[in-house]
Amino acid sequence: MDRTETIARIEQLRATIERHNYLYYVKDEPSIADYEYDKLMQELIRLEGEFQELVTAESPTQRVGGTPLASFDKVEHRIPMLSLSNAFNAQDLREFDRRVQQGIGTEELIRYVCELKIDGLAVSLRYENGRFLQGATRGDGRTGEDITQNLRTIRSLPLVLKQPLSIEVRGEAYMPRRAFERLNHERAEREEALFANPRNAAAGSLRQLDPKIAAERSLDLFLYSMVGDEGLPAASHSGALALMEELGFKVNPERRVFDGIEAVISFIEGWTDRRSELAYDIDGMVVKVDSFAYQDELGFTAKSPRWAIAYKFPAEEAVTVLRDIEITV
Ligand SMILES: CC(C)(CNC(=O)c1ccc(Oc2ccccc2)cc1)c1ccc2c(N)nc(N)nc2n1
Repeated sequence: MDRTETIARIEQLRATIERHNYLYYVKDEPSIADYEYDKLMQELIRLEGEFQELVTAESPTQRVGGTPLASFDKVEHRIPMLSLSNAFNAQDLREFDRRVQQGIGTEELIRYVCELKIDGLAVSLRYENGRFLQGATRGDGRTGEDITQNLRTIRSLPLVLKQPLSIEVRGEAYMPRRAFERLNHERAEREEALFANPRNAAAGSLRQLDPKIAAERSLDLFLYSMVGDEGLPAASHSGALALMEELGFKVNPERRVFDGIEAVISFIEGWTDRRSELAYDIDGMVVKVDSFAYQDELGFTAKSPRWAIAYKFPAEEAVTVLRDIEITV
């Protein structure tokens, strides 16, 4: 192949591989056998090796970045990462709903979005003209750590958006339960300290200074909020989530929209004993007023929005399985 043909082939391979990445890691719809995928990747690595000047940060071969960092830089969040006030029972949710209706001055049923609260690590991703630029931990809500290199290794994180937008999105990085169990099994074999739970394992993995280690930890990501100057044309939170999906972000599919807090309460009660069906840990549900107009009317307290609340599931009682103990009476 001459240079022009090679360039065309490189661009074709990048688009094909990114498409398969999107279907496999974002939509959980495998579209190609691993062997075929690896062949495409090997060809792209070989061709990029011949034309180094063509390699860009967006190429799928550049997910696992450079050399280990000495430390993480600090990042000032342009828009603070807020926290959520908590609800522990149905009554707390009804009181939240009443405060929302009073804040808006209506007796109408309020439309809420109900989302799983993933038990991971809050992160913020910044995109300029549709390209992933920087990712940071929440930190204290104003200042976090720059973990861009590690976040790039998460295959469901889009390096290029479907539209060239400059936006900031927030979400939860997490470790699926199976990956957590596999990681602890390997650590036990190496007689290394075990992680107590997937959340700690995800936090420990994202704080690795060497991106090659983060890349082996099978981390994943769900996005749940979009903030920033160039907000998408969406009048509601549920609309913004749908648009984020169209941009290529992985948004949790278990979200539901309800009119009135009673429907939210029943939905949450339905999930309380279904957590084990999920491939990841959740520690509750997040209930948000759907209308952006209502969110603007309600505003924020010093540290959290008045239009959202986190319902925390009761901590799963530490069920210690008494194995192989013969009880003779
Ligand atoms: C609602 C929000 C707090 C995100 N929103 C923000 O962080 C946020 C931040 C500034 C905003 O606007 C401001 C702009 C400038 C100044 C102050 C606020 C708006 C939203 C939040 C927090 C944690 C969540 C979680 N664990 N799971 C799910 N599913 N959703 C969650 N949602």
